[in-house]
Amino acid sequence: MNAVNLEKLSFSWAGQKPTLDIPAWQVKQGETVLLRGPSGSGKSTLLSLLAGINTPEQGRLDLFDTAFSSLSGRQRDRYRADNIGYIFQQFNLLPYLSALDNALLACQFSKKRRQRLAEKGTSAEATALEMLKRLGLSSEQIQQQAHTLSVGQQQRVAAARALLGAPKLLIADEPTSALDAEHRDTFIQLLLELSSQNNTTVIFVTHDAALSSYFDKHVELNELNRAGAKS
Ligand SMILES: Nc1ncnc2c1ncn2[C@@H]1O[C@H](COP(=O)(O)OP(=O)(O)OP(=O)(O)O)[C@@H](O)[C@H]1O
Repeated sequence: MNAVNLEKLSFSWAGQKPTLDIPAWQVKQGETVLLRGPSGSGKSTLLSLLAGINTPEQGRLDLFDTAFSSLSGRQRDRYRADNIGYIFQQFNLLPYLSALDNALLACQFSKKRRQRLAEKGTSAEATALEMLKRLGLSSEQIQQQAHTLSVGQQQRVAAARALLGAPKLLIADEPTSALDAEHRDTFIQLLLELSSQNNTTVIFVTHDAALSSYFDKHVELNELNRAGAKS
């Protein structure tokens, strides 16, 4: 099954020439894809369409067996909460919540995520604790407010939050840009290991060529995107 299917998709920001004009693109379920492209080429814009934060102007966007671009705004929000994990460049943690409570946020908004964990005989809290420990946070750090953690620790909390409850799709927008090479490699290996345990499809944006070897596929956005190729 395809995790992502785009057909004749276009998108323009208000008052600008088109940012995206993609004739076709598919990502298979369970694949890990590295998405690259120059600054301003539309990578974050494409991720915002995949996450349903913005909608295509024209064309088709399917996620798994759902015609995502035909859903209402409310249905897209529901689908995202249940099925999509998103790691932002700036992590977007709530600073005064503990690491654990931040990790639990995605499950609080999704009964489906909690159900998936219940089916495995576990709870959101037990899984979050286990994941944060595996990601290298100590018991003390897990209870600390997010703003008191280092950038690398905050990034691991963001990863746990995105992956908790086995989303079908993980979208990551340059989550390693603040890390040194050693932490970056450890982080990416764990992220991909945790994703593969649930057969989560991964779409990961980075400028960092050193990360290429970790992914099944590499995609240059300008090769997909006719709007980018013209400019
Ligand atoms: N919220 C927004 N409102 C208006 N225009 C935007 C918005 N976000 C991005 N753009 C425009 O869309 C184009 C593509 O930007 P985008 O952030 O998607 O590129 P990118 O490839 O992710 O860049 P970078 O690698 O620098 O993060 C740019 O011309 C940018 O100005």
